[in-house]
Amino acid sequence: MSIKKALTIAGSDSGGGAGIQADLKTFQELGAYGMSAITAVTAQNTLGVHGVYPVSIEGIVKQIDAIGEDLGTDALKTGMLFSSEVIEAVSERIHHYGWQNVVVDPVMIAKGGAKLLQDEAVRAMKEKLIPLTAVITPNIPEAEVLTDMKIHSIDDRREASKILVDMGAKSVVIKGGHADDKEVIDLFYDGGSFEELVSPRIDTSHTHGTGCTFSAAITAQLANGLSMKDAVITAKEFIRAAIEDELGIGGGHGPTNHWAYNKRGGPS
Ligand SMILES: Nc1ncnc2c1ncn2[C@@H]1O[C@H](COP(=O)(O)OP(=O)(O)O)[C@@H](O)[C@H]1O
Ligand SMILES: Cc1ncc(COP(=O)(O)O)c(N)n1
Repeated sequence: MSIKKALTIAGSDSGGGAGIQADLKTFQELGAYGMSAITAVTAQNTLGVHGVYPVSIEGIVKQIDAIGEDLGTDALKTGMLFSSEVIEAVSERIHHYGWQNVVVDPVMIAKGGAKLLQDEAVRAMKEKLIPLTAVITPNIPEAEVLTDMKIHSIDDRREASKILVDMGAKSVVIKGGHADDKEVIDLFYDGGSFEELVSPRIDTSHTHGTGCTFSAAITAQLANGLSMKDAVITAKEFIRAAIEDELGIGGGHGPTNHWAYNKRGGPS
């Protein structure tokens, strides 16, 4: 058996619910060998982000090169990148190694309101990273910033998806967690057709790290050789189970349950 490898280039969440920690837990649960390049250390728990400590560009590039020159990877995701300098360096390394299965979660703001991407970095994301992207997974506020349009309806999301594909992303999922529909609709667009992935809206405040977990599940399944559509479908099932079986830890926005999908027996 050849083990499939997945890399996350993202921030560390000391509370373990989001960032690198959520990504590695998800990779493990979906059977991919997890590796990481940490872009920033956050002092964070379910109550919020209490400090952000960026890693130097040299430190980030060295981590990526340590992986690129030895282990390689079958898929990778990016999470918190923080600044335009980080985005430029990470994009350059992805291009250098010719990595294809690139999942971009354009993390901008933590659920508690802390900024995880500087405003000036949006341009670098559009110009340098999005053209390398196999799938980009913005939530609605992130899609609004990237496309410079307001998103109210599903039709608006369709229009925004097309704009993101025109920027160079091969496919897009605009996630529906922030909408006020009764159901949560994640809209998938592969540049040709749209697919609405619909699930019941779970009434909970324990959604810390949902976006990280969702994009990490896509990454693991791309590493495992699934098609983009099938990888996105697994991710939707994985995050639904993880939110439904809440852990109930911490005093604020709690983490999701990364064991839940496999405890239920995996794919439905
Ligand atoms: N209340 C909820 N009930 C069910 N699924 C949810 C809920 N909130 C978020 N999700 C799912 O979690 C993932 C992340 O959604 P979203 O909250 O939009 O992104 P982010 O975590 O990046 O802000 C999506 O796949 C979405 O379907
Ligand atoms: C280090 C880090 N990365 C990302 C997020 C976003 O989390 P969410 O998935 O809840 O939007 C976070 N809170 N911390």
